[in-house]
Amino acid sequence: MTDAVRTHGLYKQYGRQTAVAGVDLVVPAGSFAGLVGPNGAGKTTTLSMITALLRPDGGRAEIDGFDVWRDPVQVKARIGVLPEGLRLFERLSGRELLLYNGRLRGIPKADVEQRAAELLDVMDLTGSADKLVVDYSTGMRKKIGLAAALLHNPSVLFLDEPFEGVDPVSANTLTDVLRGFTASGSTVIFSSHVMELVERLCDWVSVMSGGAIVAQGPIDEVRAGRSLNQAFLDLVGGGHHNQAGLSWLGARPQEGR
Ligand SMILES: Nc1ncnc2c1ncn2[C@@H]1O[C@H](COP(=O)(O)OP(=O)(O)OP(=O)(O)O)[C@@H](O)[C@H]1O
Repeated sequence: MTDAVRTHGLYKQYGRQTAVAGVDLVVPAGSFAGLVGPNGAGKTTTLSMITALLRPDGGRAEIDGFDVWRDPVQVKARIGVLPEGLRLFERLSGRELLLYNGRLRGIPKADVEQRAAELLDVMDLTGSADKLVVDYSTGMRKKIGLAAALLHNPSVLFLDEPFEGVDPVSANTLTDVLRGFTASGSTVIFSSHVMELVERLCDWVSVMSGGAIVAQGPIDEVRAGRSLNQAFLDLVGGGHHNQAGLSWLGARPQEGR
């Protein structure tokens, strides 16, 4: 079967800083995949290049076998994206935002209206559907962003920290929606720092460090009998912080002095 995502030597340089140093990311179709790595590992830069938001300096990326930069129309029809620091049309209501997105995607009006109503209901946003997005909370913005990313029924969904700011009840709902989505053969790729979440949700994981993939595969293979957190620390060389500094932190002057 064609992989949902495959990159070949993806590369990006900012001035003298190499952000992504030849990434070969593979995500099989139907996976619930996690992309993990320390701060600055290159996850956001990689996802931006795969979703055609940022042009790579080298290498290429394919979605469902279509080259992202040679076949952008095919690719954009197949992907849904919930990016980091999502910008929304603030002066639209949640419902208007979905209807507008659906029309931009060329979905017939009646279908958009039905899908929007169902998504608002599932995301528990029906009561806030006519409120302006500018007045939404952080979690509500995540949920309406996710609804907008799902509206055209993409085959591959990219999510950057999708559960950040989302309450536990809504997180369960989102999880169910995403599980149903992958069960029908679609693919979810999300970046997260929360290992417990990745361990619970994902069947595939790619670990990045220093702009490169240091491990990837079925999650049980990458864990190799360890917790994902331990595997992560072993792979990225964490846990050896310098205890010599910060001796002043927490120290209080003696009373009466
Ligand atoms: N627009 C930019 N200009 C200059 N350097 C950048 C830019 N974007 C990212 N970088 C650098 O590229 C490297 C990778 O950044 P990136 O945001 O992709 O990492 P990340 O894995 O998503 O990190 P985090 O987990 O902290 O979000 C970092 O060293 C960062 O400083």
